[in-house]
Amino acid sequence: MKLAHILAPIPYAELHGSEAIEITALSCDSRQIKPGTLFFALRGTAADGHRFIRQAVQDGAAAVVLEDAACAPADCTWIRVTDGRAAMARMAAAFYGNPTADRPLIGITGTNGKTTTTYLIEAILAAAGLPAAVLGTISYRFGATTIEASRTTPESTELQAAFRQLADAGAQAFVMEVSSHALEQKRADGCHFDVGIFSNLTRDHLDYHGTMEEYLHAKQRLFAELLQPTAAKPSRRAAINMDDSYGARVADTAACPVIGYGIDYPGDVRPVEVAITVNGISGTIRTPAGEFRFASKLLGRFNLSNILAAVAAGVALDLPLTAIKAGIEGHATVPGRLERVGNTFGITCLVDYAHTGDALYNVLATLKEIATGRLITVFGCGGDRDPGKRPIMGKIAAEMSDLAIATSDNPRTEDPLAILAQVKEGITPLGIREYTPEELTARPALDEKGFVMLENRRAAIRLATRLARPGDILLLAGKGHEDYQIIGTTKHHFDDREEAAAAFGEKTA
Ligand SMILES: CC(=O)N[C@H]1[C@@H](OP(=O)(O)OP(=O)(O)OC[C@H]2O[C@@H](n3ccc(=O)[nH]c3=O)[C@H](O)[C@@H]2O)O[C@H](CO)[C@@H](O)[C@@H]1O[C@H](C)C(=O)N[C@@H](C)C(=O)N[C@H](CCC(=O)O)C(=O)O
Ligand SMILES: Nc1ncnc2c1ncn2[C@@H]1O[C@H](COP(=O)(O)OP(=O)(O)OP(=O)(O)O)[C@@H](O)[C@H]1O
Repeated sequence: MKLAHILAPIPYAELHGSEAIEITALSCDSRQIKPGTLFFALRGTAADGHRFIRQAVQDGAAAVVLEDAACAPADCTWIRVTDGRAAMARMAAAFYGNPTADRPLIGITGTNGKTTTTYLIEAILAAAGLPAAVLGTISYRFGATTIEASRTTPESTELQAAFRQLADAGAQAFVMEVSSHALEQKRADGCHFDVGIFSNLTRDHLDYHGTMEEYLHAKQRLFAELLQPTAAKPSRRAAINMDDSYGARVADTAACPVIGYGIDYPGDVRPVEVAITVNGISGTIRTPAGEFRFASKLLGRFNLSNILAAVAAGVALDLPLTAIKAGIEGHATVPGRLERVGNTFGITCLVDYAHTGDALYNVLATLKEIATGRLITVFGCGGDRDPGKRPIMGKIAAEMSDLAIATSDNPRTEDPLAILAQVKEGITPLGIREYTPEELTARPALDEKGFVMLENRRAAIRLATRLARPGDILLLAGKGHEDYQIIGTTKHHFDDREEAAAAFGEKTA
């Protein structure tokens, strides 16, 4: 493609050389240059890309985009811009044929619930006859095409290339998670959003953003800057969770009309009556386009919030309520997020990737709200990772469960028993009874609240399924959709879902 074509959408300050040269690839990394590449020299936190211009040109870069003309190469076409990252995002969109300009694009940002909400919206769009690609933490995928996710929201060149590939595979719409890092670094600036969703904001990523205000500010960019009406997309909408304490501040900055949603906030999209039980969520949702009844298999109050977000997005796109309802009711669970493992014993067995104290607390609090029987939790803490969280997770699991079984979760090069000893440090002060696996195997009817230490994860899952009774909830926490256990430096195949299914196969009563 001619450089002139890629340059057309951006206001640049200076061009030296020829616009007629052919560009065959884009990159901001001098280590990835092949002949014909347009190299973007970006200023980073660890390095300044301007230092690598000479190397990029030597390796065959056809042209360079830079901010500092003092670093311009003498023997190569260069373009000076005021903001390299913003320019790169727009030029990447042009290079890949602007895949989001003529297809609906829904972006969701927030600390929690992004992945789940993208899956719900995918189901709604499918029911409306718009097969959609989904881009986020798990993968970038459409039908049989799956691109491994390097990050939740990748660099703009990678993002636009993924859009192109997924559109060519047949995607008629896109649903994507938009991380705060991406918004700050303008990775999504070449995206033509139709709907932007704000789910919530809680303390996270402050190592990068510094303060909550800066973190909020990054999120606000999606609404204040990337949802401004354009000729291609004149009627953009924001869907904002007004239950969240930051919701109103995000709504205030939106450059387009806002649809407010909330469980408690009396907004445009809200439940008028709802039941949240161990079987799922059901009730009636009111929207500006009318009301509908629904029943979802998703569990817990936070998933009602995710459902409302997806409904608000459907309403923002003017989709029929029948499609919105069908999408929510037909939606399969998100891999590894409170994913059910079927069984014939009346036990609610759930696999969830909660592997931090906060996540474990949230999942257990949600499950306690809906539990009618006992709550049995299998959990562990990774080796070669923050040891500080081990006693914290032990305390949370033991305190909030009727029976907590501490086991291994990627011990890596550490001694699994030493990790368990640190987990136990958080449990011992609670004065909760410790059982041995043998004791529980011999007397499965033991009912007193307690905990067990059992290093072998397979044995821990087998013990838990054997002890669980009809009406109990069994949570297998930590791995979620991961299908491995890292012991030493070897990755062994291990999938909690497969293990639980096999264990139920052996259970007799
Ligand atoms: C913290 C962060 O987001 N950093 C991103 C940032 O890095 P940086 O500013 O430190 O870059 P740098 O290392 O200083 O280099 C500056 C420039 O010189 C280039 N360079 C560098 C060395 C060299 O030899 N040649 C060369 O050309 C680099 O490619 C870069 O363009 O710019 C780089 C290039 O665009 C990104 O690759 C890098 O993402 C890193 C890999 C990353 O891990 N980011 C994570 C934290 C992230 O984005 N996470 C979010 C959120 C996930 C969540 O919600 O949990 C995500 O969307 O995944
Ligand atoms: N709306 C919500 N509010 C609070 N917590 C939530 C919400 N939705 C999901 N969660 C919790 O966060 C976990 C992760 O959910 P999900 O993957 O949908 O979020 P995410 O924003 O994509 O996070 P990540 O990028 O870490 O995957 C869930 O297992 C659940 O415990």
